[in-house]
Amino acid sequence: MAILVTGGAGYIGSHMVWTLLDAGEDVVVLDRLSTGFRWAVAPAARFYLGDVADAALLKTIFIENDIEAIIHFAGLAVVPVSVTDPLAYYDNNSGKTRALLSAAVSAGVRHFVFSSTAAVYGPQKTSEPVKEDASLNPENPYGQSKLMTEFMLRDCASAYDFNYVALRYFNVAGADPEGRSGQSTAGATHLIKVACEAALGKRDSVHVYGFDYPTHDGTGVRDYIHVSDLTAAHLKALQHLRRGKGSLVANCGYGTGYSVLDVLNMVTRLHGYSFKIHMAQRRPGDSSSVVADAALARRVLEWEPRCDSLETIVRSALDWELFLMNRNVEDLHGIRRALAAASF
Ligand SMILES: NC(=O)c1ccc[n+]([C@@H]2O[C@H](COP(=O)([O-])OP(=O)(O)OC[C@H]3O[C@@H](n4cnc5c(N)ncnc54)[C@H](O)[C@@H]3O)[C@@H](O)[C@H]2O)c1
Ligand SMILES: O=c1ccn([C@@H]2O[C@H](COP(=O)(O)OP(=O)(O)O[C@H]3O[C@H](CO)[C@H](O)[C@H](O)[C@H]3O)[C@@H](O)[C@H]2O)c(=O)[nH]1
Repeated sequence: MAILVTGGAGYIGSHMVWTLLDAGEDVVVLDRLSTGFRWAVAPAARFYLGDVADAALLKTIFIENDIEAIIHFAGLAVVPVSVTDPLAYYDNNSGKTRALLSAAVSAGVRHFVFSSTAAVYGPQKTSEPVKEDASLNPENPYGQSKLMTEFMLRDCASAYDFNYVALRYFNVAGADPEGRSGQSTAGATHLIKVACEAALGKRDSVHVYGFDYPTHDGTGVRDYIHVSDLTAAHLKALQHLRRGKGSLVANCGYGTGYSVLDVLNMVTRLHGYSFKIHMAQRRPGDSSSVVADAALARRVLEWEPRCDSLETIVRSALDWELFLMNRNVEDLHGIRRALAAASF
């Protein structure tokens, strides 16, 4: 049986495809290539170009492949854009996921793993790491659009022969330690990617959005998680569902917060060159501090992170950025083919 990975040409999805293939799984990818890249999909995965809400295409995928589970990454993920264009987020992250769920339930697909987010929590009363039972009060339409999907999943699990794991990711960064994938998004907005691009001279400078937050140095604090640890958690989630252990909502983070300045200092220290920094106004929709309590995932999924240091994350992100700078896409195709021949 095969695993359908939606958004498998994107940053996290492309790493997931490698993790599944490494584990001996049969993988099918569905992606419309709005932010992802065809070359980012490991050659051993079967690729379908299209939208997750395309009922006819989904029917074809379910007929041509024996889909056991769906890991759903396809979505939009930029907090400030969700504030200026909320309907795009409710459409793609909530409405289109509803269409995918409808097709999955009709086709009898029983397992579903979903990319949720720490943005479902919103501001908390304490600065403690946030647990899954904390109040849910998203500060931006992005978090709200993901929370709506969590509600759909909960209701589907109680109505149909269907179960799910929703993983609430904190800030995902870094690249595959074997160099097979990394974050390649054009015009990226995520801090570690932006800082690595600046360090390598691809950008002039980095803006620090907000320097008056109630944090140790006034800049926003986040819990950065390495993408490979995150995809390992998804594999554990899949095994959890296969063993019939029921639906679950769990945080994925390390429980350690780093400020924007901590991140910029790490990038400078590892790369050896500094870059210009501009102190700027707060970004709309941003929280002051978001740090995970991930005890549940560790206990229930038996998830054991292996890359949990900011240095490891930034080093791998810098390595990938250097790789992208020194190669063109045609080279990447060739490297993919060579890797595929060596690995399978
Ligand atoms: N990056 C993070 O820090 C983070 C944190 C929490 C949650 N997430 C969630 O994880 C998922 C993946 O994020 P990412 O950082 O890899 O983003 P990404 O933009 O790199 O990947 C998303 C992929 O989905 C595809 N896609 C989008 N809408 C689609 C649709 N309607 N049909 C088919 N394909 C579609 C895009 O082409 C892209 O390849 C998203 O759902 C995001 O909300 C990301
Ligand atoms: O150029 C930049 C980019 C970001 N930041 C700051 O760096 C921190 C992290 O911002 P990112 O844009 O890297 O990530 P977000 O925290 O906005 O959002 C990410 O993490 C969230 C959970 O915390 C969600 O999961 C979401 O999907 C994902 O994009 C924030 O304080 C932001 O203001 C800057 O100062 N300058």
